[in-house]
Amino acid sequence: MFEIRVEKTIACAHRLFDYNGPCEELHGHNYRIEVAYAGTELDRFGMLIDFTDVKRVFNGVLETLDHKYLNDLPAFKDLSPSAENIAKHVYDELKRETFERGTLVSVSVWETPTQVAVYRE
Ligand SMILES: Nc1nc2c(c(=O)[nH]1)N=C([C@H](O)[C@H](O)COP(=O)(O)OP(=O)(O)OP(=O)(O)O)CN2
Ligand SMILES: [Zn+2]
Repeated sequence: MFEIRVEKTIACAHRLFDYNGPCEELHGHNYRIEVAYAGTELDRFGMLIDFTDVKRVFNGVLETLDHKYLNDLPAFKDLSPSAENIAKHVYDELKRETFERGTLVSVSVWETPTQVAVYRE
């Protein structure tokens, strides 16, 4: 089995809903977000999926979040923008695009260098 991963860092502001702590206040993170795809077959170039193609799709999704106040976005209108919910949102958006080889495995969202949430199905 082969697995490829692409990551990118974006800056977002958010507030957690009904959270009993300082994170209920407006604050921001430089989120490091990683997507992973896996599969058993490679193409004639020896690639599972060309990183360029993954980045096109991944960057397109992350552009909708970068430098945004997440709570203002429709996806987080009634959903607290925790790292877990951000990971699921990115996963759901990426699922819309499929590749000839390689299936979506997971999306990981680091809020800080030591705290990460992972969504997979
Ligand atoms: N499971 C989760 N727990 C928390 C999330 C989350 O998304 N998933 N998010 C937060 C807050 O967004 C918060 O900004 C981060 O909290 P915290 O780690 O407490 O931040 P600090 O930098 O203040 O922590 P210190 O390590 O004490 O400096 C909270 N929890
Ligand atoms: Zn936060």
